[in-house]
Amino acid sequence: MGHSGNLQLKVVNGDAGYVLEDVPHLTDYIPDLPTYPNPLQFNAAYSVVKQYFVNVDDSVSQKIVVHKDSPRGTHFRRAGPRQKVYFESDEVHACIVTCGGLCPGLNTVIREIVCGLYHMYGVSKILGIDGGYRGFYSKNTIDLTPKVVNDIHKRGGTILGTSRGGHDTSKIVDSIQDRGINQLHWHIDPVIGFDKTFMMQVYIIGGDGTQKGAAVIYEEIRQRGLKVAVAGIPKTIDNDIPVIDKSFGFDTAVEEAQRAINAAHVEAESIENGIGVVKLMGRYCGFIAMYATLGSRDVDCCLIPESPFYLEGEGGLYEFIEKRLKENGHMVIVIAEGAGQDLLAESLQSMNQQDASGNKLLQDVGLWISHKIKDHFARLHKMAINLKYIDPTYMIRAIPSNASDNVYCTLLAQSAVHGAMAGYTGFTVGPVNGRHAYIPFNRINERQNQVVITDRMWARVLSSTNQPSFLSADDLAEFKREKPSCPVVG
Ligand SMILES: Nc1ncnc2c1ncn2[C@@H]1O[C@H](COP(=O)(O)OP(=O)(O)OP(=O)(O)O)[C@@H](O)[C@H]1O
Ligand SMILES: O=P(O)(O)OC[C@H]1O[C@](O)(CO)[C@@H](O)[C@@H]1O
Ligand SMILES: [Mg+2]
Repeated sequence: MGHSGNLQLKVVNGDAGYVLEDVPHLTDYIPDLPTYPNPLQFNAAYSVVKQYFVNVDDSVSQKIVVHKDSPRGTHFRRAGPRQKVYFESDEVHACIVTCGGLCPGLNTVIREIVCGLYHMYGVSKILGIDGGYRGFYSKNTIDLTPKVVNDIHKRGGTILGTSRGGHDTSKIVDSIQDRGINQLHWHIDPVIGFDKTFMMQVYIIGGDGTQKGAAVIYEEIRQRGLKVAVAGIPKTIDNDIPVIDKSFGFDTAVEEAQRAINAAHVEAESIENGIGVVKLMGRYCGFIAMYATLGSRDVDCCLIPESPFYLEGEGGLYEFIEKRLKENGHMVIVIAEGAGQDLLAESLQSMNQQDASGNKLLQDVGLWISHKIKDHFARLHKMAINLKYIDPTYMIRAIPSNASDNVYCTLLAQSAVHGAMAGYTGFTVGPVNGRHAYIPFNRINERQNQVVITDRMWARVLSSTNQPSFLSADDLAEFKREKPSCPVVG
């Protein structure tokens, strides 16, 4: 097997086209680090587990469907506890930060990092950073113990607070370094006598922007040669993080969206020519809209950013609405917030505003499309419609995670803790084909996950709603050429 020596990419090539896209380790830049036996082996709860420690050579395959002659392809290091750890439980300090938009499950992840560190590894010095990245240098911290976090998974939001913008790498790493130095511990080294050590673990929970921020923090820490492990836990209600199977809070969001869709359906079917319009989150991708549509079966039309649509003329949305109302007397439209933005920009003055993190601020497509539909049918005078618009987006985002997301959050948190304790750094954790893995930041940050409208999942939506695809044969051929097949969802 051969290593490629790039600082950013740690790639190992093996037999039969096996590729391991490995994550950095503290020993890559701090040689001769001492190791300690994993305290888990003395943990009564795990004593019965047959093969508790993960073999160092275990990896998770990114490609699950294989052809008999195809190369083995890309793999990631399998997550889980290692026999040896690189941090002493009573010396290490950990801190946790949450950044970006809210998402169900944030508090569960915080809770399980704290409980995992405390109960599995005996780490008790855990700080919560208040209010996102800028909290590192401008806000207070919260001491986190299992008692403090005991009930927080039952609440929505994040007990630590969050923010957009304010990522100042040097200030953040200065603050990490200062905290470490303030908490310095003296210990007796058998060779050099008294030595001062400073060791930390930083757990960063957030979406694509946050993981990009985590990657530059890791790089700076590495440049400064600090014994600080940086672990990212991917968070995004939109499910736009690539490589991992799905993001936490997504299932909860899809489930909660059913309530809005049900309400829209009840309203629509109770009145002549009733139309219910529901807007769901999804800035650049329509996963919530797509899964909520499939989960509901009451939806007549699902509009997502990845699938362009048009309003007027043959095959357009107005024609479809008229047809569906004539057939069924009512209909439900689900629209992702990022859908049809090109149409909005044409008809409204494009504002081109951004939030503090540089994300484009979107216009309200749900409100816009509701007005357009009402105007169209009012102009036609041939059909009186009754349209109700429901925007449940922030209500969905603010609820606590459901049971299955809680289990998922627990696994994410524990995998992150095992990885950091084992000395891995500069990684994001997440399930790849059902197995948790450590994924290098560059793989998470290189692109955003999107619905691939030439994949089967989107076809299932179209066949469930019986809506038009809004694509010409030429468009379809181009899509098939351009878009790579989505490796995960679908
Ligand atoms: N390219 C980047 N480099 C460094 N920091 C970044 C970068 N992009 C975003 N950040 C920082 O990451 C934090 C969160 O980013 P953002 O507001 O885009 O949310 P997010 O993590 O993408 O989550 P979501 O999209 O789910 O809301 C912000 O503090 C922002 O300053
Ligand atoms: O209004 P905010 O908090 O800036 O965030 C809204 C955005 O955040 C997200 O929920 C992603 O976290 C998007 O779906 C949405 O566009
Ligand atoms: Mg984002």
